[in-house]
Amino acid sequence: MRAPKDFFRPLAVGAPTPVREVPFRPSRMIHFFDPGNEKMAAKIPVIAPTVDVLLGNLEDAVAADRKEAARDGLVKIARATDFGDTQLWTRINSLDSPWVLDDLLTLVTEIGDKLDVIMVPKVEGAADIHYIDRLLAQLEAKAGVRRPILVHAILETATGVAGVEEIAGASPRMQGVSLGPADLAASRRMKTTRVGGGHPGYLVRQDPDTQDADAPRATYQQDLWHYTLARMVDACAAHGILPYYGPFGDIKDTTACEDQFRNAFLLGCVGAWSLHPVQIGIAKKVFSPSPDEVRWARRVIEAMGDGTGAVMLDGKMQDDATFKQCQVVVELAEALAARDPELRAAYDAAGEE
Ligand SMILES: CC(C)(COP(=O)(O)OP(=O)(O)OC[C@H]1O[C@@H](n2cnc3c(N)ncnc32)[C@H](O)[C@@H]1OP(=O)(O)O)[C@@H](O)C(=O)NCCC(=O)NCCSC(=O)C[C@](C)(O)C(=O)O
Ligand SMILES: [Mg+2]
Repeated sequence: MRAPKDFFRPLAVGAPTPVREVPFRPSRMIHFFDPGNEKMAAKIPVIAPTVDVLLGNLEDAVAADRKEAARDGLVKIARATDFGDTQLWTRINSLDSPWVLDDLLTLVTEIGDKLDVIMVPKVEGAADIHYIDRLLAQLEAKAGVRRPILVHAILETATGVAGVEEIAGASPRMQGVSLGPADLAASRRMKTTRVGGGHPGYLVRQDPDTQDADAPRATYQQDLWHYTLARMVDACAAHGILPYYGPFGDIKDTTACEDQFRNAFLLGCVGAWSLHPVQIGIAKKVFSPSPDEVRWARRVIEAMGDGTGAVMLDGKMQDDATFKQCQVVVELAEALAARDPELRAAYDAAGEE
């Protein structure tokens, strides 16, 4: 652990100065693609303007004999594409893999100026982030990268969850954390074989009818990920970084995907991953506050004046705390609308009603 006064010092001579605050840039969907897959790569110029974040994936889902093709493909795509204000991220291979060192050496020196965030899988504790932090500083200095590349951790081992607070605060580079429900399930020996989402066996059952013991009893499916997600959100909020739901693997079940994303949004997450083009629109819809919500939040802020005291609005008590809740909604809406003209129009129209 560095002394507080050294926390924001560059970790290598010539490396850019670390950021003091994580810039809030819209990241409702982190769209995954395999840069070595020609069919997917061909779609990138068209997909880029429709997503907040494009992520060239080098880790799981890229076969061992395609690792180099994926890495080289990402360099090629990053050089050839103008991403506008869409962010470019990558997911490198895990720190114990034979590929990660070359991933970092190649990507930072070849396309370091184009990469906004590096996602690190299977992070187990602050030591993993410290390793990446120093190496990135050395590589940034070597390559003359002008602004620091940020780091995003995936929470996908039991050890990682147990240390999520120290991971979130390990470096000024920390941009955010995502849930990795598949590896995490395996690490914990959970008995779900799904990538995120619920499970019909994880439920609570209504009490028996005292008059009729044989009467049918309703069951209610529960959220397997609630504890982890809530803990992750707290760790991120406490350290001023951003929490994300991760992937939802049942591509065809767009309804359950939307539900899972919405739970994460309501709990504090700013986005989720899209693994397939069909999930882009779902994330966009879910992680943008609805125009009605924004209109209501604006009304509360207006009614609250300087933000202190208590007033009634449509039968509901408003005070200093609800003022802050509404600011969260309005500030998010403004940040999203600044790069999404459709949303801008929807929020403006809601304001005129
Ligand atoms: C699911 C798959 C196999 C279905 O791929 P498909 O080709 O069978 O699907 P399709 O519906 O037939 O695709 C239609 C068209 O869209 C294209 N396409 C399809 N997907 C994409 C995409 N993402 N981006 C851009 N284009 C895409 C695809 O190539 C095809 O093009 P075509 O019309 O020219 O034939 C495919 O979508 C895919 O490989 N997606 C990415 C998977 C991935 O990145 N997985 C890793 C993240 S999840 C994870 O790692 C877990 C975690 C966190 O680590 C942990 O919980 O532990
Ligand atoms: Mg994983």
